[in-house]
Amino acid sequence: KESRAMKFQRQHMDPGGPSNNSNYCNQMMRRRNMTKGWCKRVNTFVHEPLVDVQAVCFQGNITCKNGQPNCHKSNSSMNITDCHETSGSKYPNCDYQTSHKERHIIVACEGNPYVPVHFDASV
Ligand SMILES: Nc1ncnc2c1ncn2[C@@H]1O[C@H](C(=O)NS(=O)(=O)C[C@H]2[C@@H](O)[C@H](n3ccc(=O)[nH]c3=O)O[C@@H]2CO)[C@@H](O)[C@H]1O
Repeated sequence: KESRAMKFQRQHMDPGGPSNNSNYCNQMMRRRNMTKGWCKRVNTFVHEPLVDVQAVCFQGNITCKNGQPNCHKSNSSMNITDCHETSGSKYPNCDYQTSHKERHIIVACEGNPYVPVHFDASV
């Protein structure tokens, strides 16, 4: 069974990117298995080294959207790509808009080792 830490990496880590091709999200959402059964509506990929994203767990502690106290906001802004499902997207042909941004990320962390398990938002 996939751990929550590994699920976070599958869904949100792409250190190799960013690529400015407008098809990035259509390709990556499929490749990382987020278009099976339904089209995941929103997903962010982070284009920073894994160690830098794992370090966010030890940065600014803030309350998560769901009220849990285990979210952390990155000290510095990071290279990210937001994928948003388009209005014309129809499963199984999931279609996404690709937007490349520089934002602080907010992740939820859990476990021992204390690592990212959920992407909460970017600001
Ligand atoms: N505090 C916590 N501590 C520990 N675990 C916590 C905590 N909170 C949730 N989980 C868990 O995480 C799991 C999960 O998949 N949550 S999810 O809200 O659906 C993820 C959102 C995110 O993937 C994506 N999104 C969203 C915005 C954006 O900018 N970028 C972007 O990518 O959209 C999704 C829906 O919003 C679930 O098992 C839940 O129990």
